Amino acid sequence: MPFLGASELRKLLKFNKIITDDDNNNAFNENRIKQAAYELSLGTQVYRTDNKDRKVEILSENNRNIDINPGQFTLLMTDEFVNIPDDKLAFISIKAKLKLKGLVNVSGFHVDPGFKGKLLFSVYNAGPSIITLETKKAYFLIWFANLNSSTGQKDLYSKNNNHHQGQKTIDPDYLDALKRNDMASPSAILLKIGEQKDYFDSEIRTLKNSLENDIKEKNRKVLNNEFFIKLVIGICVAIGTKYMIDLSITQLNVQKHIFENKKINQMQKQIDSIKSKIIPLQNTHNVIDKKNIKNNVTAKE
Ligand SMILES: Nc1ccn([C@H]2C[C@H](O)[C@@H](COP(=O)(O)OP(=O)(O)OP(=O)(O)O)O2)c(=O)n1
Repeated sequence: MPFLGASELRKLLKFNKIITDDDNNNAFNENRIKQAAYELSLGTQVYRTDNKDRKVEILSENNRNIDINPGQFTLLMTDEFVNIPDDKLAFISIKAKLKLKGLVNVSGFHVDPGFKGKLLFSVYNAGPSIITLETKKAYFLIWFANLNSSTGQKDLYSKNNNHHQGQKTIDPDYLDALKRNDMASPSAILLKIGEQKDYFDSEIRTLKNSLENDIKEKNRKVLNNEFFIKLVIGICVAIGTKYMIDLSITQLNVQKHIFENKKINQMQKQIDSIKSKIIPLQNTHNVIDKKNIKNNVTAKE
């Protein structure tokens, strides 16, 4: 089962409708022959497992690119139809430059004799980075091998016996199994853990800041209260001291008053005693005076 070399391949594809466009015209492009392979390009239909709408996406002139996120599974349909002759078997692959970025070709690697249709590649981004593809760019390779004999009608790939004959759009059947959710992959999980970590770090920072502010506010209030309490104590001490001083002065005044009263009483008593002695003396004096007056009268007479 020898593989076709470049010149045989060129001849085969140029003069037969093996690579065709949507209108069934020969789409062979001389520049797409690479060594013994022919390059096929990405068409307009793709489906990504992390596509929020869960629908096939249509690429166009204005929407040329598709980003395959790490850990995500994607269906990619070729732009070209391939029509495999009865005496050929083809092998397909994605280009090494994509594989080296981590894109794994999950789908099969052969195309049967008699197959007609666009090829549908399922790929998985096992790498750590987003892989971006562009519509109409060559990402796939196909090799043709001669079979020892032509395949008979009953063994040819056909619409009656096979599923993929004539495929030109992504069959919704394939989407159902992929629609569940985002695919989990170590790098995607790592990314999500990182995002969660960033989220929790920022939450912790916010909490820490708010706690620190609370503590500062409480400390400020405690300091204010302390100052207020000290002020009240100071005022109380001052009032108390003044009260004690006033009390002492009042007590002293009372004692002084009592002492003075006592003294006045004593003096009053002394005065009374002197008075009591003066009255008899006055009486005696009066008697003497009366006698003197009488004596004077007598003498005159
Ligand atoms: N990435 C691929 C691989 C294969 N095929 C097409 C070409 C093959 O000739 C055809 C059938 O391949 P398989 O036999 O591997 O697939 P199935 O078993 O699903 O298909 P069927 O039931 O039709 O045999 O699918 C395709 O479109 N895209």
